[in-house]
Amino acid sequence: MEVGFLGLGIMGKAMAMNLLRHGFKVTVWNRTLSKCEELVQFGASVGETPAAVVKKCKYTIAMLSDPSAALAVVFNKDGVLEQISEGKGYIDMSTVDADTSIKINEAIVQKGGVFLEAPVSGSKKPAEDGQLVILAAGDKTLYEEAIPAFDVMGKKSFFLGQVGNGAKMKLVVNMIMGSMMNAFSEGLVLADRSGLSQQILLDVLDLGAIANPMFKMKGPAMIQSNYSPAFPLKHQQKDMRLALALGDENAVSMPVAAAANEAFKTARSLDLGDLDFSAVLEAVKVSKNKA
Ligand SMILES: NC(=O)C1=CN([C@@H]2O[C@H](COP(=O)(O)OP(=O)(O)OC[C@H]3O[C@@H](n4cnc5c(N)ncnc54)[C@H](OP(=O)(O)O)[C@@H]3O)[C@@H](O)[C@H]2O)C=CC1
Ligand SMILES: O=CC(=O)O
Repeated sequence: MEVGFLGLGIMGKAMAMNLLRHGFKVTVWNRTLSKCEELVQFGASVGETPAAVVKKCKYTIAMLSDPSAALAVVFNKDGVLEQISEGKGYIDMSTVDADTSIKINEAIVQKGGVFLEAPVSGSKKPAEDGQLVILAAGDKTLYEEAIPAFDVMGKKSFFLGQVGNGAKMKLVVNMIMGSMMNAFSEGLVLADRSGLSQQILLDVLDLGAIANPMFKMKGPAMIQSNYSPAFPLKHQQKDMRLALALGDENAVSMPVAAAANEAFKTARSLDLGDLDFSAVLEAVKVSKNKA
């Protein structure tokens, strides 16, 4: 199966690499074209523009930072829209809001193509290990055709119906994750300032009812102030912002998520946006400094 892949950031690079490892023919494009070189060493071809990739491939996957990037790659000059046509499918796996997905879907369909949104749950390591959870919605036939690729990139795929439902599910999940990360950070600071061992706190948490892979994986690095990026904080804050907008639309009050969003914003203002989202711990530390 020949696929195009647009966007070789932390996630896209790992996902495209998995496709290559499993025998897919992959043509890649990235805004910073030099990032394609590593994939070329593993057998990828390079398209000079998103349009060139779509022209060459029946299916094209995108994994881009945010709504403005997702829209730019489709609508800008040399974008996806210039070459999408009947018989071609476009699958956007970026985390965006439902409105962005709907706009992209309408434009693709108008040109005769088909569209699937398929954001993923799971970070750098699950992407490398092909263990993502895929939250697809849109064209059902395209979903079924994409299953061989999804099976390589993920451990489970859900089909959630009409375009927008995948984006919404992803935002709900990440709203919960961002809120949990804030509570966890406050707990680490509270333990430390109360004279308790943070490592023992991690051990206690891991043995109880709120044990979870995120605390287990991120906790030890956090207590060493190591925030090497797996999921960049700027993207988690984008997800909180988009989830809060979804809450607005549906009149759902989310004070916990709103407070977490403020902490992520504070972290961004401290220039921590490119670090892992667990670096919100540094913002929590600052806000809890004694007068
Ligand atoms: N990292 C994670 O753990 C997870 C991330 N996600 C989501 O996946 C998506 C990608 O995340 P991740 O790989 O971590 O992000 P990165 O920041 O590592 O990569 C972002 C990618 O988007 C490209 N990009 C940004 N702006 C534009 C633009 N205007 N036009 C074209 N390309 C652009 C970048 O290109 P360039 O290299 O030129 O900057 C890069 O390829 C995001 O939506 C994120 O929320 C979902 C699950 C987990
Ligand atoms: O979107 C981030 C993730 O870990 O999932």
